[in-house]
Amino acid sequence: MKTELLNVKHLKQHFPIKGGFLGRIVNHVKAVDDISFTIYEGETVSIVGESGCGKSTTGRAIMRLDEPTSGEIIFEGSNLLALNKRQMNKKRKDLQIIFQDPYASLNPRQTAGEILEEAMEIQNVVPKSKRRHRVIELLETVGLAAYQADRYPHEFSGGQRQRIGIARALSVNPKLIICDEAVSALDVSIQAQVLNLLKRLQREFKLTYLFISHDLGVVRHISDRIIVMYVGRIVEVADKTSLFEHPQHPYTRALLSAIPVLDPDRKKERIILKGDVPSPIDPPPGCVFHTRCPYATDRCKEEIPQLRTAEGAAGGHQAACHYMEEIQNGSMERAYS
Ligand SMILES: Nc1ncnc2c1ncn2[C@@H]1O[C@H](COP(=O)(O)OP(=O)(O)OP(=O)(O)O)[C@@H](O)[C@H]1O
Repeated sequence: MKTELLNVKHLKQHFPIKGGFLGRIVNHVKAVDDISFTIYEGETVSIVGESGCGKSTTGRAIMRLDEPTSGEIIFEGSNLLALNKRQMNKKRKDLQIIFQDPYASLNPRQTAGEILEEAMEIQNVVPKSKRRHRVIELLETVGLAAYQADRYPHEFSGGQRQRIGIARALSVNPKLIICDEAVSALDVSIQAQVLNLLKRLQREFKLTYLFISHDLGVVRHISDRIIVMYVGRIVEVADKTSLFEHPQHPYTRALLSAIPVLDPDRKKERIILKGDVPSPIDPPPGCVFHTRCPYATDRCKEEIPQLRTAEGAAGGHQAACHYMEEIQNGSMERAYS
């Protein structure tokens, strides 16, 4: 039986754009535009999509680092957006976030030990007398050594700094960790080590991850389920295998068709997208993807497709496309290829 940990309902994050002499609001960036999804305890859900599609905004909204425009963020049954500042700060013990650049989020004047002790102090999770012991334990848990507690961030490599970031998140015993491009700045071999560490920690501490990444290779390695975003909307959500083997949405199919296949006998679909990603200030009406979709019809220009399970698709595999069955069975003509 799966237990819901996080349920995001109709989340919108519209950032105002001010302009003119009086600094009035002249428009909005619809960074996230009505998205809903659920994360169950113990799983890793990834959000994937091109730069600017709203991945980081979603993570920041869940943490309330930015105040969402509307929607609900239900965590363990209570709506985070209804909490006052003090209640939300307390909740941050259960929800942690790790960023791409640990160097920017680690105080250069604090040693690794002080950074971890401070996190424990803020959330009051370990009595002062036991904090040093816990620091050593945490460093060893993430593959660092006890003596490194007295080193400063600049004395660590990029991968080691990310390990300190992970140790800091772990120090308060969270339930959900949001990893926002957490391995994107690392070399590929270091990336694999950090991903394996995250997997081990997940098993050991029963963690749930929301993994934000533009890199399909990383997402394939770490995820149980995947959410594909495009211009502020969710276009597809599925188990990893189902998504990679049977993508339903033409955008997902195009993303996957860009990854090289190692097996030379395997015939691969090739979808090259025309044009640029539209601006979230003025997203296209109807299906946001219609301006770049080789299958788009007049209906796509007007009617917003809702997420639904395609006929014959695995349970829980949903996509937002009017024509996914027709595309799947080859009866849709492409306007271009
Ligand atoms: N505070 C803000 N004010 C105005 N616009 C913002 C703000 N934060 C993000 N945006 C805009 O919202 C859109 C989504 O940004 P977001 O950072 O969520 O994208 P992303 O998918 O995480 O991409 P990337 O990996 O490039 O950050 C972008 O157009 C971005 O410029």
